[in-house]
Amino acid sequence: MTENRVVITEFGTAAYPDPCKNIFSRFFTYFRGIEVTDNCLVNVYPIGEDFYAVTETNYITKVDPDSLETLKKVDLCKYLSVNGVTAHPHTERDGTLYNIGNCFGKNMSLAYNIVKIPPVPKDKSDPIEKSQVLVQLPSSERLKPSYVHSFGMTDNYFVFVEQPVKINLLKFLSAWSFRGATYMDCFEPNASMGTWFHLASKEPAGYLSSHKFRTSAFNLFHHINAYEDEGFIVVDLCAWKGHEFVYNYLYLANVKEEWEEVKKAAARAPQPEVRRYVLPLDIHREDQGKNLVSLSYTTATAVLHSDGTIWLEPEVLFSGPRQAFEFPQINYSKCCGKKYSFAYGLGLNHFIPDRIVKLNVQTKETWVWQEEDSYPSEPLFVPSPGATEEDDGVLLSIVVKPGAQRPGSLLVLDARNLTELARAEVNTIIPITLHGTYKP
Ligand SMILES: CCCCCCCCCCCCCCCC(=O)OC/C=C(C)/C=C/C=C(C)/C=C/C1=C(C)CCCC1(C)C
Ligand SMILES: [Fe+2]
Repeated sequence: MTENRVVITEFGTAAYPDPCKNIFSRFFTYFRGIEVTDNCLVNVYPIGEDFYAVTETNYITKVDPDSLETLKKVDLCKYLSVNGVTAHPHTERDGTLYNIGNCFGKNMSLAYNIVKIPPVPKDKSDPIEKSQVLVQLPSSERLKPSYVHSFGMTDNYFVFVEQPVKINLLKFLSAWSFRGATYMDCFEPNASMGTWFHLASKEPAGYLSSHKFRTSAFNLFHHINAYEDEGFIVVDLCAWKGHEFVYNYLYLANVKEEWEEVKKAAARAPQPEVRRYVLPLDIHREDQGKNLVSLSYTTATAVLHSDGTIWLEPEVLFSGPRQAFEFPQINYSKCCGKKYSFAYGLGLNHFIPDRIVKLNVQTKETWVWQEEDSYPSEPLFVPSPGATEEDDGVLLSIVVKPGAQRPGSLLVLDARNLTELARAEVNTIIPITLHGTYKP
């Protein structure tokens, strides 16, 4: 506001150069370092006893959960070799937190680093100071890491899906910030690689380099859950078919159009599907050409090829024309990394969030909450105190109802059948939200 211009480049918006600087001083400002955004609009999660609002860069913002005051900006690069981490970490019961991020190393070496932040130490010092890189996973392409938005975690393994949406590092380092390019301008599809699944063990931590899982191209933002069962790793996720980047369809212009235009644009975009992939852990050369998946309850397959790769075909758990089940949530404290039944998600109709959906991932049964002219957001599952059933709890969702007298509300649904239990309305517009956390 003071500068009267956009000063920091955001995901799809380029900063305006400082008009007071000539081309030479702009050049030197650039080489002093790219100013990376700290715009923490994507998620809020706890690290130890603190709460952080985050985006996907190296900057995370510590906030006071009571007053919502900004407490400090933390630069993860001071503690870890990463250029950013996802807004979707995993947390164990004891508070240990894991995340994954791109690492542009020395000599242009590229990797994905899985990082670990331990629980609060006995001396109550900041656990971030004790963070470490646990495992390094290689990139399928030199100079082009894939965009990573989330990852899977079972009791003993990490699952990383390397998608065909690539970040062109040369573009990133040369064009970005200097010539008015945005993060979005640095993405490009890889039309030939398909999608690669990587596994890493937790304890001892290590990359399982001989397990080369491949499947056809899809975009991936959100894992739903992953678990181990009878020597297999089951991975449930929200896929968008094809290698073209889904974010290309999320420009403001796409939603400003008439509904018929919105539908036409969505028809061209990658199509959504909830999928189950099954990764065998035990692989023997003599099983070449056979389906290695012997789990009784899934049609997902994994076939070993002569080059040592394992080709995966998924089981579809949910699909509908331009109807996405996205922003998935589960009963995390009970089911993360475990065999489970229920996923809750935001229903996107041609990219417009208009429903909350519950999906039984075992039977494929669905339940829906929907209200006219209402736009809900990610449904957070909060278990009932002392609950024993997986779906005994409530779903919390922020609902935007434009034009209503009270256009914003917090909706509370019974997670068993998606009936409304309560809503708290406010007299102001709340922008639609991406992700969040329930703090008791
Ligand atoms: C309730 C909203 C409904 C909207 C409907 C949209 C449909 C969505 C369909 C797909 C699901 C996608 C969900 C993802 C949403 C989300 O979280 O988006 C926000 C993400 C942001 C703002 C990410 C910012 C990331 C940045 C700035 C990363 C920067 C970097 C790189 C790109 C390369 C490596 C370096 C660095 C600096 C980390
Ligand atoms: Fe996300």
